[in-house]
Amino acid sequence: MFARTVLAARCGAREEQGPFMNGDLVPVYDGELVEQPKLVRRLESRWQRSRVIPPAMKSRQALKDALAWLVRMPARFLGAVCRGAVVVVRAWRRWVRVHDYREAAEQSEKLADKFVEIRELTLFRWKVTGAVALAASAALTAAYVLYGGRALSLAVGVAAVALAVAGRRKDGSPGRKAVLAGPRTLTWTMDPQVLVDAFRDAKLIGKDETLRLVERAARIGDGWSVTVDLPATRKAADVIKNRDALASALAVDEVQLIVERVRGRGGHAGRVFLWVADEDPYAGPPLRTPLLDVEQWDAWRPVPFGRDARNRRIDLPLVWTSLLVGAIPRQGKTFATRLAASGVVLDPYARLYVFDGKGGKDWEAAERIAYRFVCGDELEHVRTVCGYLVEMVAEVQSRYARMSTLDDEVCPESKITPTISRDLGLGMPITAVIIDEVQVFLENPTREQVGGKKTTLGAYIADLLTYLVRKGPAAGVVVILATQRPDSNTIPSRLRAVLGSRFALRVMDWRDSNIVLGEQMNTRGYDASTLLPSHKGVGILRPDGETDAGADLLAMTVRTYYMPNVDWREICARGRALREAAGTLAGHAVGDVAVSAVDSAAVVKALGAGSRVELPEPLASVISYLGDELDEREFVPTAELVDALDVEPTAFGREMGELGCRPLRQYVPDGDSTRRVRGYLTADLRAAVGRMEADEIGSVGHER
Ligand SMILES: Nc1ncnc2c1ncn2[C@@H]1O[C@H](COP(=O)(O)OP(=O)(O)OP(=O)(O)O)[C@@H](O)[C@H]1O
Repeated sequence: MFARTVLAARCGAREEQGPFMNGDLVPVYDGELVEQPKLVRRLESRWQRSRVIPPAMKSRQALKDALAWLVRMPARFLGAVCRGAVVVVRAWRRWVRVHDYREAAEQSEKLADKFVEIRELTLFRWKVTGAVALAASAALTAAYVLYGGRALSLAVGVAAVALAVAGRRKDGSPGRKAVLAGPRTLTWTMDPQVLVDAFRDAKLIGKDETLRLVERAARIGDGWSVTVDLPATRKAADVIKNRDALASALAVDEVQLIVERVRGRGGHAGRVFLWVADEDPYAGPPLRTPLLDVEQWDAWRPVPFGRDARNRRIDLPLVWTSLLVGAIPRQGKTFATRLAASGVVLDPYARLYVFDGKGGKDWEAAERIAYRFVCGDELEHVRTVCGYLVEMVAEVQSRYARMSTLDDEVCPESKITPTISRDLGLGMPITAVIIDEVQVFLENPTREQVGGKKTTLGAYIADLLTYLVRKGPAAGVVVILATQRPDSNTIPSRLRAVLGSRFALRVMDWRDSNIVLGEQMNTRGYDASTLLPSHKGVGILRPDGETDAGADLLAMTVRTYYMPNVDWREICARGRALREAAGTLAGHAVGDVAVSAVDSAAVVKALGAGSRVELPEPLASVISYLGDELDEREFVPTAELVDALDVEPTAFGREMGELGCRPLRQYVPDGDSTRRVRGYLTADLRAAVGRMEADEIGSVGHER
């Protein structure tokens, strides 16, 4: 059946070798018989011998490739034409919408001014487009009439080739940019240009500005970090403020992006440290408090409070300061407050006043170690708390009086020292006044007569607490307040202004966040209302002093350690055992609940000194003019004060400056727009009053 048969190996390369060429029978591996027609063999041999054909084309693979290229050619051509069409349409769209001009106007914030010009240019370009389209159609019709269908085919062919050239696959061709695959989250670690683009997209630097890489992207903990210098005059504080925009530009959740200003040596106002966590740094199993592993603690040491996003331990200093914890319910407020308290619980020389306005089980375990303990929200509880606070104010006065009699070696500066606080003979232990759900006590409306003046029980408690927060720290008294209603009516500004450390877990809105963290903190990038509900125990800490994350850090997001009831009970039991061993268990813990006799007139006098302080002019007039608005408004223009008080502007400004009130410029509403005017922040005015009150109370305390 076969004229001639060849046993050919399946492998083409072997067929080309000697014995196969002369038509001998050669065994192959699977013994398949294949006929090789004469004509093919002859063509093949001519092809191989030809001198015209380049050697590269003589291999079978090259032939196959060429054939494949020819087969794919129409599809590739069509693809290139389509891409070319997209490129051309895009370019035309940019042109007709005057895109470049519009962008330049937006960049220089003159879009509104240039709007008419842009609109006219757009219209003109639409007209040009219409005219060109009409001319082209007319030309094509004329060509068709004169030369028939071939002219049209030629025109279509030329257009297709032109489009295919525009849309050919080549790096850098218009309309397409080489993009790295995968999330942008990581591309910036490989290509700093991506980071620069992200800063530009987030409007943190201008279109023509760039970043200077101080340190290349490096792996730190479970994330990537980079340090960059912003262009001159750009501020790191603005990057912190607009962290959300940068997170969006980098395509990461904002909880994953940590932005810090690099300060001190090697840092400056335009140097930014960025750290992008691989995943949500606040997810994962709760963290156990390290205090469970210690037998005893020194209340003077900052207490382990939690970890920041980079897993750095954050310790909270308590002595010399006070703490306000605020959050909506069920976010971990009580847990955080108990963490702060546990440092004091584990110090046998420290004393605890625990007042729980919620009346639940949360603080039950503290009853067995507390010197004073109240749990409940009835009137009797509020009265008892008030009584104990009066006792505490008297105690602070007495401590100042006693410290002034101590010799300089023991008490060098009328301030408590670790030695004084542990000397049982002196009786001045570190005392933590812890009040959970403090609003229960502060909002009590029961009418009271205090020092001949009509007031409410709540307002009296606020006065007592303000005194303790202001005067207590130097005498070893630490006030820790927790509230689920951090609004200005609940915690009066005079009390808030003096609370040193703040911790805000999730709150309802930025106003509540500012009430806990301090005025304008949201504009600096710290807003506790943006925390996630699932992040229980995560809050923004504004410490009153140094932390491991840095002395200059204004605030930081911290995930507090998790200390459930069982651990809290264990810590309290340990605290009791320590006190029993040291002989310091006293007060409520041993059944002594009687309030010590105090000179209430002296207490009232000390408190009254603050509210009756005579303010110097012109501050006194400003305060009296503002009245309640002092707490309600944020800013008051100088012109308004000058008008209302009928004073000479230059002298007014100078005298206010001497009292520590410096004016600044702020935008105020003016009809439908805003206007930038000089004026005073009411926070500065309140602070000035606070300073004067503190000086006055201080002098009363010392007189005693
Ligand atoms: N650090 C933490 N880690 C994980 N979960 C926590 C943490 N802190 C608190 N939680 C969870 O949050 C829940 C609420 O905590 P907590 O009782 O402290 O809230 P709260 O704000 O005091 O609520 P309320 O205002 O109702 O008293 C706890 O039961 C606990 O499961």
